[in-house]
Amino acid sequence: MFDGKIAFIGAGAIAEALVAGLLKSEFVESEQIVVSNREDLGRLNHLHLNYGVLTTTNKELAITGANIVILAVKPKDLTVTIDDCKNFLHEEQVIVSLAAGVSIQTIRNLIGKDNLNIVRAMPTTSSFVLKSATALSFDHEVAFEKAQLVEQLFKQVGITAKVEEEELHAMTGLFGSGPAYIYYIVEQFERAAMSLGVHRDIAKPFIQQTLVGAVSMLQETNNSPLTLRKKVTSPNGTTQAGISILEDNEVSNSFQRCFLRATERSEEIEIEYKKWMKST
Ligand SMILES: NC(=O)C1=CN([C@@H]2O[C@H](COP(=O)(O)OP(=O)(O)OC[C@H]3O[C@@H](n4cnc5c(N)ncnc54)[C@H](OP(=O)(O)O)[C@@H]3O)[C@@H](O)[C@H]2O)C=CC1
Ligand SMILES: O=C(O)[C@@H]1CCC=N1
Repeated sequence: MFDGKIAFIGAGAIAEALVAGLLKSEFVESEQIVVSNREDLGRLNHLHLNYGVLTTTNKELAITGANIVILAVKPKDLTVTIDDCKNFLHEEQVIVSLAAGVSIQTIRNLIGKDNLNIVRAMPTTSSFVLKSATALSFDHEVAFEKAQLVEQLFKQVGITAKVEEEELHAMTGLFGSGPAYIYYIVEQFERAAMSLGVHRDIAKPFIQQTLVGAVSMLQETNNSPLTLRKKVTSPNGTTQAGISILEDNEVSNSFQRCFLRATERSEEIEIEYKKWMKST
């Protein structure tokens, strides 16, 4: 149990997932969380009604007294957001940026103060159900107890790994975006089930059980995914026939290109920011 205050700047998808997860885990109570955004009062109302958290569009109010400030805005909005927040940020706090691709150095430059505790985190929306896989990268200046606090916070909503900052690009492309790739596959199952005449009421639990069953097999047996796949695949059977279509269409390569492109996009955001910082 944490007895301080957490401020979220940004009230979107990832902020809600973290709020929900942190409350579910009982790491904090709702009155210890304040969520702030730019203008969408309907969104703040939704968060207040559903989670009981405090909400405001006033950044000074949100940040004052907060021990942890979580920057949960899109990379493109980070500059303006930090500009609005920087007067209220100080070395007693720990500042956690969730923004893909934006480096600690850039955040430090934008805030323009010394001795700040800046951390980058790349959680997933599965924080909502305490199943995030969160990559964390710490600035060398972060005080030991503040680093521990941030790690403890993200451990409440899933598993964590500390990585070097340059590794965050790949962690973002693979795992920050990861749930979306899985949902994409589920969408394909749903489309096929519908066109093949499987009733929606049956398809939905069967798709979910297929996923859960496969994940449990990976977790509970010591078998590799290849071994497990081979166990499903009878010679000249249905699975082999299906997989042959994926191979003919180079789906394996498409997946590799997808992960690489997502990773590159994170790298591009970093470069775009650095160029922009130099030009101002
Ligand atoms: N979604 C995900 O799965 C993950 C996202 N991230 C990162 O988290 C960040 C947020 O993503 P996500 O939640 O998906 O984005 P959303 O678009 O869902 O939410 C963005 C939020 O930022 C707010 N915002 C924008 N500008 C400002 C501002 N100047 N001051 C205060 N609030 C502002 C918006 O408020 P308003 O509506 O009022 O403009 C909105 O509440 C991104 O940087 C992303 O890279 C990291 C890991 C996973
Ligand atoms: O799509 C994005 O850029 C963010 C980062 C990881 C997940 N969502």
